[in-house]
Amino acid sequence: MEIKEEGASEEGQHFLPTAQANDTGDTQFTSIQKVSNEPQLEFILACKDLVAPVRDRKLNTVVQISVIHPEEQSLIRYSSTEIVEGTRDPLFLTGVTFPPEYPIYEETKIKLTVYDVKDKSHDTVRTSVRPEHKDSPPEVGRSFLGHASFKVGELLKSKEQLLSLSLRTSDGGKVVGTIEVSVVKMGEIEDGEADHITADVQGQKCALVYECTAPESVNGKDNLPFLNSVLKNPVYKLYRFPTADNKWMQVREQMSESILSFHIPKELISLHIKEDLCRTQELKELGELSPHWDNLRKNVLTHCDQMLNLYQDILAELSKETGSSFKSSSSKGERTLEFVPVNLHLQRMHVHSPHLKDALYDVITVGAPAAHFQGFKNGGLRKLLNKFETERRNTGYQFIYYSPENTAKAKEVLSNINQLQPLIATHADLLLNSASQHSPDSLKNSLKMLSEKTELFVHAFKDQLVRSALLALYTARPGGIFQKPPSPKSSTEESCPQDQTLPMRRQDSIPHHSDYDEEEWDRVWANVGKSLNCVIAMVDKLIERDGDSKGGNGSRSNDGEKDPSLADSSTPHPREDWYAELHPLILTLKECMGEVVSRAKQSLTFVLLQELAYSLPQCLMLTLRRDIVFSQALAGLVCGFIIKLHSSLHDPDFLRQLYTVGLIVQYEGLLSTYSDEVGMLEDMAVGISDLKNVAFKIIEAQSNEVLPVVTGRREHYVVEVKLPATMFESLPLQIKGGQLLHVHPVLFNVGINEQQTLAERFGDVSLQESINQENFELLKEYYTIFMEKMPPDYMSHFQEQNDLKGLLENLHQNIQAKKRKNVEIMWLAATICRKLNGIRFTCCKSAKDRTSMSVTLEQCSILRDEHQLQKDFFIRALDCMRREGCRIENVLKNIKCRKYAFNMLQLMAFPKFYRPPEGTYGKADT
Ligand SMILES: O=P(O)(O)O[C@H]1[C@H](O)[C@@H](O)[C@H](O)[C@H](O)[C@@H]1OP(=O)(O)O
Repeated sequence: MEIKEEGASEEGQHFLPTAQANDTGDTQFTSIQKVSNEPQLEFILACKDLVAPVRDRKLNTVVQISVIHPEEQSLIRYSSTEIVEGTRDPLFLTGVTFPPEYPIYEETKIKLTVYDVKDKSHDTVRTSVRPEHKDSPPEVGRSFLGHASFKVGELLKSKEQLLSLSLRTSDGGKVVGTIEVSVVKMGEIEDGEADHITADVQGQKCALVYECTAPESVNGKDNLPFLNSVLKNPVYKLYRFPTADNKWMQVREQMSESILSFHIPKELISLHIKEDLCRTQELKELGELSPHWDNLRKNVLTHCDQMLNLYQDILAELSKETGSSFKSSSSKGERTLEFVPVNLHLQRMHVHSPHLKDALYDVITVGAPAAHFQGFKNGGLRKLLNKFETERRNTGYQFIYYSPENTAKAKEVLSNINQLQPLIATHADLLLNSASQHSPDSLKNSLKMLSEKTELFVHAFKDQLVRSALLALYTARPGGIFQKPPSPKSSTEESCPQDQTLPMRRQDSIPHHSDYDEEEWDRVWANVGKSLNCVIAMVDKLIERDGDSKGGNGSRSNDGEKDPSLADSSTPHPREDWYAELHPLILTLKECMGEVVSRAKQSLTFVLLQELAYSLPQCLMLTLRRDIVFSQALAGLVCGFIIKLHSSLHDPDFLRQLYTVGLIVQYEGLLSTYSDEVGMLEDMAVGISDLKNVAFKIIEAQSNEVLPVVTGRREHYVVEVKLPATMFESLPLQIKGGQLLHVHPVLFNVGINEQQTLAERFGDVSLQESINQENFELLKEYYTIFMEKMPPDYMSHFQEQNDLKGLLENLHQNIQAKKRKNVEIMWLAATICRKLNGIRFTCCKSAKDRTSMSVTLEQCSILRDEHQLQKDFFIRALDCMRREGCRIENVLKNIKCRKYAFNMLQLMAFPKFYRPPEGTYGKADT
């Protein structure tokens, strides 16, 4: 019989992909009844009375679980337990779980093989697809003890769903002990049901009571289809651990990829292409420029075209990757995948423990957002942007220096113009439509909308920047040519622009430089307001007259006297042509607006030309780098947001927090401040900080397509998250009404590896120190808003439960203390984030090795602090998770090798609890 390694396929996938699983056409086999989206079968194992091959030898046992699919003869190596040392009655903490899509039937056979491990350091977990045959060489570092097999149906139909099987030697003769298999149903054992198990745990007999509280839905199971549309290829692992009061808690780890890894970058690149096409068009429409500026513009346009081509090529390449949901660590430096985050996963721990509610703990694990293809020779974004800005500020090259805030403002005003102008035009047309229908109510409504939008429009230009940009552009025209509009009447005159022969016909005179009239701009945009006032006055007049002609009692002031100003309206009018009255005024309004738009657009585009023209092509390369890093960060954020929304949708306090304060998003960085990782950290810090420019909006899905849509532009993004109608309906009005939901990203970094030792001894840790200090201030700000904005009834209960103030002080002290490899910072920041209902992220270069150490440590620390994990079991739990848990599968799928890429030297530099168990690390091709 052939033995294959489950999960070591070419793609490094752990399980059969869904389509393949459903495609086996095995309808003749009996499916397992299951709760939808829950694992199909979960069981735990224990052995009794094992016979050692050599008398008096203490056994160190491990069970290898293999699967024989009913229609195949090959044995698929599926999973392993941890190694239990020094006992003949091992009770394994690592269980077995078959995820929802796994092709398992009642006819599927499971084979359990028990080994005695002689040398843990050599008991290496398998590293490659290696079909084995009957006469395969013996396993390195372990010797075979016995095996047993059963059919899944037998286990499910057995009394109490427990099988006690004899373990036999390979020839099937001698019995060498028994193995117990018992089904676990997380959350399905009713309160009070108890199963007393006596176990010899680490040499001490201890009575473990198997008791679970009533199930509590932590998954919001009805929302699962929505979540499953973004999560893919889940890996599940199951454990049981003893609590301080000798009961079992059950722990399920889940790790899933996300389709958003590719979807968000594609959305974002499309948006950048749209924005850049629009910008190049605006540059072309900038009008005549002096030769110096014209050359610069040509140069900018050439470079912008090259960049556009690059973005289009990358988008085309990404579009070929339909259905992809994972970029491996080994593809970090691939140019076409640069916008895609490295190794992005949801890492979830579901805990079902006695007397406590079920709890879910989620961390998004992802490689630090960084531009690997561009490299780090010159540092990362934080340094590069600072350097670029300083050089730009100090150069005498420009007429006016525009700060990054000002260029951001220019982009904002341009974008507002582009949105508002068509909107106003539409409302103006609607007003005319109402006029032609002679409908007073609809006329009033249309006027209200038109006034609101026009006021916003006028407001958008009340900025010194437009004024100074106009002057700058004036000087850049050939010979200072400035196309001067006819002088509109002074703002004190209240007559309507319709009487002024507006819109302005441009004068042909070419004024001298000194002719530049700074107040002209004020008059031009004030004309928009004036035209609107004329429209309002006319609408009032028409409605008034209409009332008169119907009621025939003229226009009266409050005291019943006739209003002299409207004396002419006292005579009844025949039914008027409202459209004819309003049409010229609307035309004037549109034309006045057109004038403002063309001037403002040109001047602000000129601001952006100056930004682009300086230091081409560095400027565009910096934009590209920032886009790449941001795209990776955004993909992770959207994934984290959707998962958080899904798991907290039924929590009204969370929803209230979401629309009143927004969400804290906390990143734990494990990068060192030495060599290339300095650049990565500099990229990451900017990428994460840029996430503050993202807001979410929840909308109702109109079809089965629920993937999020990214709208907006650079520095101002809105991600529309679609929810199915039933879920959408249950949301608070504010969220349903489209209120923007904000995020508050914070990053704390603590380097832990041997490179960090070098940085601390011979290098510089100031980058890490300043990032931590700056982000502490941001976290404190969020906490203050949270305390102010959340309702008092909620806060009193919240404060009782959480000593957040104390935790923040503690975090601050730790940051100030400047202790080496102070991992306490990470624990405190993560705890604060969890207590604040935030979204957690853990990142290192690849999110594979150091990240795996950190998330498993976090999981076990939570079990200890929140779920009373028995103290003596802390390290065992940690080792179980690292040896056989989801994270070793993560390593496998990244580098096709089940070994954390650490050597002894590196491990010696790690803080104690970050070191994986023997046999799980070593040289690996990463
Ligand atoms: O997941 P990481 O911790 O970034 O992986 C590192 C690992 O920590 C280090 O020991 C090893 O030498 C490699 O550099 C790993 O990075 P890769 O990006 O090459 O997986």
